[in-house]
Amino acid sequence: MVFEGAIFSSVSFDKADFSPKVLTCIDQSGLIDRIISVDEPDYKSVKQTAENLNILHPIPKGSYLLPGFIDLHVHAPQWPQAGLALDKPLDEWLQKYTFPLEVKYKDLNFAKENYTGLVNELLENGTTTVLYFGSIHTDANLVLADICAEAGQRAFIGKVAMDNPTQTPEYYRDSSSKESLEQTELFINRLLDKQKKTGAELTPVITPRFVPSCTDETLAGLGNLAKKYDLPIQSHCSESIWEDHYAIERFNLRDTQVLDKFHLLTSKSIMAHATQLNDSDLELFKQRNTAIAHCPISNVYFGNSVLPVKHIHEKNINMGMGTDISGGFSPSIYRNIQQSVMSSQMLQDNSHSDSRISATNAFYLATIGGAKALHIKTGQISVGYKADFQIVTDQYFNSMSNEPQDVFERLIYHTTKSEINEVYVSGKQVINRGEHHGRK
Ligand SMILES: O=c1[nH]c(=O)c2nc[nH]c2[nH]1
Repeated sequence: MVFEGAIFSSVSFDKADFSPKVLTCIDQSGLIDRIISVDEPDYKSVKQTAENLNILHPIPKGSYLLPGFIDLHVHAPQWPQAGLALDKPLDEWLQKYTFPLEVKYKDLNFAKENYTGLVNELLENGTTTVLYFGSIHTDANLVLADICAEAGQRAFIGKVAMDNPTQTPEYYRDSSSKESLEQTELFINRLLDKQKKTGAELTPVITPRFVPSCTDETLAGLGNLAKKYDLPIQSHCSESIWEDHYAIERFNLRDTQVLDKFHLLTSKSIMAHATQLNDSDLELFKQRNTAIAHCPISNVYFGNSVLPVKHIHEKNINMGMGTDISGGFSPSIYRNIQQSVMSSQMLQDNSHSDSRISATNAFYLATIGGAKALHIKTGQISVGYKADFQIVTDQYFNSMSNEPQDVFERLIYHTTKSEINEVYVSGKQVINRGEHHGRK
């Protein structure tokens, strides 16, 4: 496949590149093979060959090729309550709304119906790679994996481990630490097997829900499993004042130190929220090369403060973007990019200096930042990277300035799923909203 048209792609925290007209050539394995600009001598011949082979895909004027987004934090079973039930603080919200919903995934039909809706919704929003929390149910998590494989979405999936009887209800917890670890290992092996047999881009993830939900034995066992299988780890860290106080009361340590004590802060760890980290926590994140999933919408509800993205970036700690369905109500990474910029402006107005971030900075988190956190070669339109794309239409192309920076900001602030016409994962089309005509 050869795409002909304009590209926006992040190159660094402060810079997104614009190429007005290029050929983006994808090889058989779904990687970007070449990017040819109009002034290169073989532009015309490559285009002609692609046309003859019927593999030329012209991107209409007013539409743009962007990297697919990476969502670093989704609670898959919470999809049916996205936008509901955000009236309580985190600890009460979990008990009152969230655990009663998650337990329903024991029913695999319920799981299939809701996971199918979620995976399609995320793809339609331009999200090509997702780091999912499943539920405690091994079989339902495998249903999620099948749906992702079928839909063509790259998925990192964790069986949620939670067995602490003082913080989780009897109706929704692993019955013991032994059970929690055995089911986690079973899920890892089943998923690795599926991945081997089908070639689908599926990776198991070690997933302690968060420190309060797990016993010491489970935290320690999960640290060992992560090492044994060399796997990514996901959890929540210092998400709220309540969570931070809990760690101090139980361990006389900060939340970050507890995770580290159990070998859960590694270069393959991705910790959601992190709004309460202090400078010594950040130093530990840096030493361990642990990444943060920034969930700006959810943080408004549960985070008790705004993540200081600029400050953390300056400390050389990697961050990606997460919707946090359903602590965050929107499945759109665009909507979260917008919120991250808005929240950073408010942080500045609340006496932090130089905390504002730009759309360019947030776009970096949603693409390159996420890819780095997961150690995968995607998130940018560059040679050798996976061909994960979205083709997006600028609604105001006819009416306003088409300077690249203006178009870029319009795309970031105005794109909804109606403007995302096609989505590709590893060169394979996964969404096609039908014949689209570029400008409206
Ligand atoms: O936003 C959140 N959603 C959850 O499901 C959760 N569990 C622990 N901490 C959490 N935070």
